[in-house]
Amino acid sequence: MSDVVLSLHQLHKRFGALQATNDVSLELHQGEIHALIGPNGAGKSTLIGQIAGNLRPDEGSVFLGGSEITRMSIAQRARLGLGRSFQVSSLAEPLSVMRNVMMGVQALQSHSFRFWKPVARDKQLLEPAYEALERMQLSHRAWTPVSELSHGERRQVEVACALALKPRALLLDEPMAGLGPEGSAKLTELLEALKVEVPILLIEHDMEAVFRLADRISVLVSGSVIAQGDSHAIRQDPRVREAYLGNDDA
Ligand SMILES: Nc1ncnc2c1ncn2[C@@H]1O[C@H](COP(=O)(O)OP(=O)(O)OP(=O)(O)O)[C@@H](O)[C@H]1O
Repeated sequence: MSDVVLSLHQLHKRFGALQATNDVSLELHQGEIHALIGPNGAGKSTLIGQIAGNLRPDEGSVFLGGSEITRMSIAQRARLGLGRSFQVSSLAEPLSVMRNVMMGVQALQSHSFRFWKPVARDKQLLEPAYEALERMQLSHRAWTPVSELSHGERRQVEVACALALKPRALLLDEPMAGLGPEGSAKLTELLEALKVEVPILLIEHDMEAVFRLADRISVLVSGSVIAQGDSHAIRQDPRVREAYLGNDDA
C-alpha cells in the first residue's frame, strides 16, 4: 500500500509572463518531514498557496490521501485533513492559549447549534485542543493569555492550532522565523517527535533546522525543483551549492 499522504503532480502557475511554478511534482510520505527550500522569490509561497487552496494552479493536480483537492476551497481541504500554520501569526493576544486553539477547532466544526453552548465548556472543543497542547508540551500554559507567552511558545501554539484539527498532513510555513537558538532547538525537537504521527511539509529558511529535521529536501529555484534528496545529497549537490546555499554554507 502506498504511504503517500500528499502529492503534487506537474503543477504550473504563471503570473503574467512570470512562470512562478514550473512543472513541480513532489510527494509527502507517512512519517517524514519533507522540506522545501529555495532562495527568495523561488516560488515557495506560490507553491504553498496552491496546496493550501489560496491559489489555483494553471495546470497540474494536488492529492491528499488519495482525493484530488486541486479545486477545493481552503475549508474543504482543512476538513479533509490538511493542517497548516502561517508565516504571520493569527493568534488572539488577550485570549488564553486554550481559547485560541479551541476557536480553531470550532471554526472547522462550524455547527450553528454550538452558539448555544459556552465555548469553554464544550467537550468536543476542549478535548482535541488539550490533546494538541499536550503534544506541543504546552498544557501547563493552557489558561495563560497568549500575550504573556514567549515568541517560541507562540509558535508552539500555532502548531497546536493546526494539530487540534487532527490533520493527515501538516504544512508549516517558516515556523522557526524570528526564534532564537533556544526556541528553534525546542521546536525542532517537538517537530521531530510529531512527524511520526503527522507528516510535515516544511518551508524553512533556517538551514540548520532543515538539515537536522528533513528526511527529504526539495530545492526550488525560479519555480522549478532543481534537486530532491536527503540532507547529505542536497549538501553535496553542486547545482544546489551554486544556486542556493553558497559554498560557505553547505
Ligand atoms: N500575486 C502575484 N502576482 C505577480 N507575481 C507574483 C505574485 N506572487 C508572487 N509573485 C512572484 O512570483 C515569484 C515567486 O514568489 P514567491 O513569493 O512564491 O517566492 P518565495 O520563494 O516564497 O520567496 P520568499 O522566500 O521571499 O518568501 C516572485 O518573482 C514573485 O515576485
